[in-house]
Amino acid sequence: MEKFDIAMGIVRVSEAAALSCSKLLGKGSSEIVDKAAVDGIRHAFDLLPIKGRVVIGECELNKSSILYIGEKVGMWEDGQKEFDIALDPVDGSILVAKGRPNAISAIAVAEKGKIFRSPQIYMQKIVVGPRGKGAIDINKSLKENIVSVADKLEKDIADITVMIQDRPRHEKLIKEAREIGVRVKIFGEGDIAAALATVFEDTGVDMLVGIGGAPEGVLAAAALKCLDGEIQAKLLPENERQLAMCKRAGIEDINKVLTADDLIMTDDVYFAATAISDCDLLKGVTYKNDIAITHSVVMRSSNGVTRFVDATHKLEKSMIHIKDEI
Ligand SMILES: O=P(O)(O)OC[C@H]1O[C@](O)(COP(=O)(O)O)[C@@H](O)[C@@H]1O
Repeated sequence: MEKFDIAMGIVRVSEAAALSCSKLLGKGSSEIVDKAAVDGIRHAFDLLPIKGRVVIGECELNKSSILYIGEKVGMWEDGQKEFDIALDPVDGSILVAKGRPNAISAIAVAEKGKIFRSPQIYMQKIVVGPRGKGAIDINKSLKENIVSVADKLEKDIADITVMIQDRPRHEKLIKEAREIGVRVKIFGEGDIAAALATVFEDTGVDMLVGIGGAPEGVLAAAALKCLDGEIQAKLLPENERQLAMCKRAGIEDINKVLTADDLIMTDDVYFAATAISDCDLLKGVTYKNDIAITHSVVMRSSNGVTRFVDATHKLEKSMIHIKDEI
């Protein structure tokens, strides 16, 4: 056990990010949503007795206004050990700006050196929950994967629900999924929330397939590791510069299939997420008179504990600045 409860500490960070930008729902600016969430995270970290360094953040540049890769977060007290911090203050800032569902804030924490320093490029992903584990192979066709997952879950193919992001690059995949006969849940943004949905049976989501951000894949891997789901992924560099970024991150063979163990290199990782707008797993932030209500999930792989945290925040006492205008 660390000096303080890391799980409860990081849930305060994801709550702060979600709360800070929650009043900007539907107000049109994704940039201001992002900035408000980053400010919320900074504030929460300033109060946490942790020695953290951002390894997945908002930007690779060293700018003081953002959570850049390499930035120190937390109180940095003497004698503490250092932790890697992976953050996505808002996965789906456009969703928040447009008032749409599926936006969450997410954070993962592990001992220094244990979180994959993912370049900010695309990644091909296939994700299933614990019951589907062992049934996927990223090198096989969508049909082969669906048949195998349906078999493992003892479900009819027509009852399998697959999440695919609404992107032109996925047109063929969506067409193929429809031809196979599965239910296709097409989401606009936010593939961390989509990956998270696969691990909780109550969501009705069985698989996530497609291409999304690599950093989001690492954050999803932390949750999958905690809950015994499975991710298989491949980095997709689009040019020489991105190829060099992969090499710097230690990936020599670009066709290497990355698993949760490659992305999170420890059996002790923490993950927390708070919904900003409603998603499959969690309800978004709501307001009632003088309180705000947040819904989060927080988990740790080493002890196998997952907690759902519903918090009410008395607005007059909240130290978080909730931005409410553009
Ligand atoms: O929008 P693109 O370029 O297709 O990238 C896909 C990525 O964008 C997102 O939908 C949203 O990401 P941000 O809101 O953090 O920008 C991710 O969940 C996904 O991995």
